[in-house]
Amino acid sequence: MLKIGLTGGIGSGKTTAARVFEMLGAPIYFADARAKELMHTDELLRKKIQETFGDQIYKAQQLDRKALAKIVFNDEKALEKVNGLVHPVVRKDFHNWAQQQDAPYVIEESAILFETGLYIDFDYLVSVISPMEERIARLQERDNTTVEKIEARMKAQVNDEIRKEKSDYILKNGKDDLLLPQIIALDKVFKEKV
Ligand SMILES: CC(C)(COP(=O)(O)OP(=O)(O)OC[C@H]1O[C@@H](n2cnc3c(N)ncnc32)[C@H](O)[C@@H]1O)[C@@H](O)C(=O)NCCC(=O)NCCS
Ligand SMILES: Nc1ncnc2c1ncn2[C@@H]1O[C@H](COP(=O)(O)OP(=O)(O)OP(=O)(O)O)[C@@H](O)[C@H]1O
Repeated sequence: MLKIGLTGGIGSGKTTAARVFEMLGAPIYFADARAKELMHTDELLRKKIQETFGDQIYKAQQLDRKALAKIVFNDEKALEKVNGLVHPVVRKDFHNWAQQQDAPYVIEESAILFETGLYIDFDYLVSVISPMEERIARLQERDNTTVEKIEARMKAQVNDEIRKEKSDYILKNGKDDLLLPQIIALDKVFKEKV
């Protein structure tokens, strides 16, 4: 079974692309979403996050995501710490999940593969690329957030030039591009490789 890493900068449309692969039958591991879950359900991880960022980072048993985002996207060292706690747990969880799948290929959708060296875990890497202005406009609409907050996250991610260099395949997701035919073609490529 092939393991595919599907990534893209914030707001590029990687979750949207992953949903299309899912419609074609590919099992998808949504790493951001699963990380959120594990930060609640994995007792040891939770304890380590509390030890590192203080007990108040969980309020009424819920992670204060806004507070944590404010810390980690404004302080590189803090981001490294949270990544160092969360990512090993997600890696293990992904491999357990992948073993249970029965399909020609599985996909991990994750915002950060190149930033953390995770890309070595995959047979092929796919990046979703969209124009910066469109990403910002989509995020402002989706999250009702500020350009400043979006840019703080972008700074924690590699730029599209590096993504293009390191990826095996690119999915273009600008307003004049059609994702569906690109994904149907890529699904065929992966199935032929098995
Ligand atoms: C800081 C947190 C609480 C903010 O939560 P929030 O609900 O606002 O964002 P969410 O998790 O949905 O992520 C939204 C987007 O932010 C960006 N982002 C999230 N984590 C990171 C990171 N570690 N590095 C760079 N960008 C990131 C991505 O583009 C992602 O798609 C959360 O992102 C977090 O815990 N991040 C660290 C753990 C992690 O790396 N998770 C994701 C990959 S496994
Ligand atoms: N081609 C497109 N045209 C218009 N809107 C789009 C397009 N692709 C994605 N969107 C919208 O843009 C927003 C961001 O897309 P999506 O959530 O898939 O991105 P993402 O890369 O997973 O973002 P994040 O890094 O925040 O998780 C969503 O509201 C989505 O519906």
